[in-house]
Amino acid sequence: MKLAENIPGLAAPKIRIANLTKQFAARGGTFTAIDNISLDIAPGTFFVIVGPSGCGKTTLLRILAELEKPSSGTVEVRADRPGRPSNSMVFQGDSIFPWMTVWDNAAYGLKLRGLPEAEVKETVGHYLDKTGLTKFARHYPHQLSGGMKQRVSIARAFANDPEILLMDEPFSALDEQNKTLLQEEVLRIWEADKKTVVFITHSVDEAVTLGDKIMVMSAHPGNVKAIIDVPFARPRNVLELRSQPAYGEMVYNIWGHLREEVQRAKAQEEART
Ligand SMILES: Nc1ncnc2c1ncn2[C@@H]1O[C@H](COP(=O)(O)OP(=O)(O)OP(=O)(O)O)[C@@H](O)[C@H]1O
Repeated sequence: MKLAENIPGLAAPKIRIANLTKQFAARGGTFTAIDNISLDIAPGTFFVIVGPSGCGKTTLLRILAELEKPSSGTVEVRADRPGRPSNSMVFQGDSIFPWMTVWDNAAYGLKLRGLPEAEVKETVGHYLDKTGLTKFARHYPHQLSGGMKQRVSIARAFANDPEILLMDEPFSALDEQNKTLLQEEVLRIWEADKKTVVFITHSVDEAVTLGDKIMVMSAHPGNVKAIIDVPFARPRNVLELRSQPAYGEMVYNIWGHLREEVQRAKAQEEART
């Protein structure tokens, strides 16, 4: 995927989605999961997507990851440095190789690209340190808790140094304490290298805590209901941020956009059953 010609004088977006529609074959016809979305995401944005269940969030992310093809329209990611992977993805639950150590999991993408051993060592060492995994470098996934496995996944994704980072509900299976710790860690790592991130969550709190921009999607067929700027300064401290009245107002505001769509999705589901 290459981004179209830059328009002189305008900052080029990192991601450009134009008239994107995705349909799946369904009994007796087609099912429209994404309906004509157009959207630019600026470089270095932490872009969060929230929306009711089934509105097409994962489908959109899978198209960005080149795991699905659009039915029509285009998705372009601007490549800034040749040789880097276009994207890395972090999923909910286990997405690391069970037969590899923590170190080998984190080093996987770099080794695949044939980077010099010293560079692999330095990069992997850096991200294992940032995710608190240095002591566990020789452990295997079965020896780790769920939170630690997600840390490995995050270390691997950042170490891989992709053009964009795609995260699909990476913390949803974790308990509240682990979730907060990992949100803080991701913020710390992200604030240091400001990679463009597209992050899906069901949690409005998580969206406001992490995001620069929050896109609320409409219920099926998936479209853009609203895009909201999150004005909080960085670096952010998760607990401090959540104690501010402005934070509560923001969460309330996002819920205002989301509530109707969640109700619509629920009605659609009930009509189907
Ligand atoms: N491969 C597929 N074939 C047919 N339908 C699909 C396929 N993948 C997704 N869908 C449908 O497209 C719609 C959007 O799915 P998607 O997983 O993108 O939603 P979502 O917003 O991520 O949902 P959730 O929040 O529940 O994870 C759903 O109705 C789903 O059943």
